[in-house]
Amino acid sequence: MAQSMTASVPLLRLRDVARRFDVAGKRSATAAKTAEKQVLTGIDLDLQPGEFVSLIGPSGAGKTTLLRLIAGLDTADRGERLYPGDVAPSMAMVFQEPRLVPWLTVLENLLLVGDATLEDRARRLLAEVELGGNAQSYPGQLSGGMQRRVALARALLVEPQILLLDEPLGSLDPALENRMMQLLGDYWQRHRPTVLMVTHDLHQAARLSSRILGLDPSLGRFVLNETLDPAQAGQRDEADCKVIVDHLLSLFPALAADSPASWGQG
Ligand SMILES: Nc1ncnc2c1ncn2[C@@H]1O[C@H](COP(=O)(O)OP(=O)(O)OP(=O)(O)O)[C@@H](O)[C@H]1O
Repeated sequence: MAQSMTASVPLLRLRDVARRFDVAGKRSATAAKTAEKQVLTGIDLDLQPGEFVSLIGPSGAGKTTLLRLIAGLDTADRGERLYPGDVAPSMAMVFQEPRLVPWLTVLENLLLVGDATLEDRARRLLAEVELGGNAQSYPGQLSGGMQRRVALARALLVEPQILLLDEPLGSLDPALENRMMQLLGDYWQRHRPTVLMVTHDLHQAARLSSRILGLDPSLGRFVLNETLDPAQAGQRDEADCKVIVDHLLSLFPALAADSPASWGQG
């Protein structure tokens, strides 16, 4: 399954990154007690230029937390975030919800992150996400799936070196999910941005990725790091995807249920 990859300088390196949150505990009559939940315990990650990495793990495993730490939207309690190339890479994040400005048109929502000189490119990207005819629509006139595609185009507009995607294909109907996978896969093969995509869906990960990372909720770190042939990423047919999904399930059967049960060996 694993393929050799050319070694290059990672865009981003995490070493022993940990994050815990306060959670409200039971309140007594005299004092409020708080407990802590350790979410990430020791994350090591090298993100190489041009990779498409899928991050899988059950709900609550800490996938969004990790994306937010990478994006600089949150701060780790421990560990290091390093830029081995000495320059912080540019990043854009697509959140689970589209976060569009309702009183701006689709085109204006894109140009929020750039300026008018990017209008031609913004229109091209809208065409790439099959929204060429919706530049002047308002977000409220679009379906949820269309709004997500606007959010994706907006993130792509600034040509980030690292694209962080939080469940970009979640809750879409199967036909649209398939079209979006095709679109994302084609875009990645053409432009080769570095992508880190959170997904619950093993099939999406298998079809799109050049590497799959699995985050174990009980250990708070990766227990799966599978490198796949990058030439096939985004283009894999159903048969190849099934081989990969079966392989992942043979390593961690609990993945099938998306259950919070421990998948690792502890
Ligand atoms: N700001 C916060 N304050 C308190 N707890 C938090 C905070 N952010 C996340 N958590 C907790 O950390 C854990 C991991 O959350 P996170 O959203 O990263 O998981 P996830 O793997 O992305 O889940 P999902 O797949 O459901 O989106 C959860 O138990 C969540 O409740």
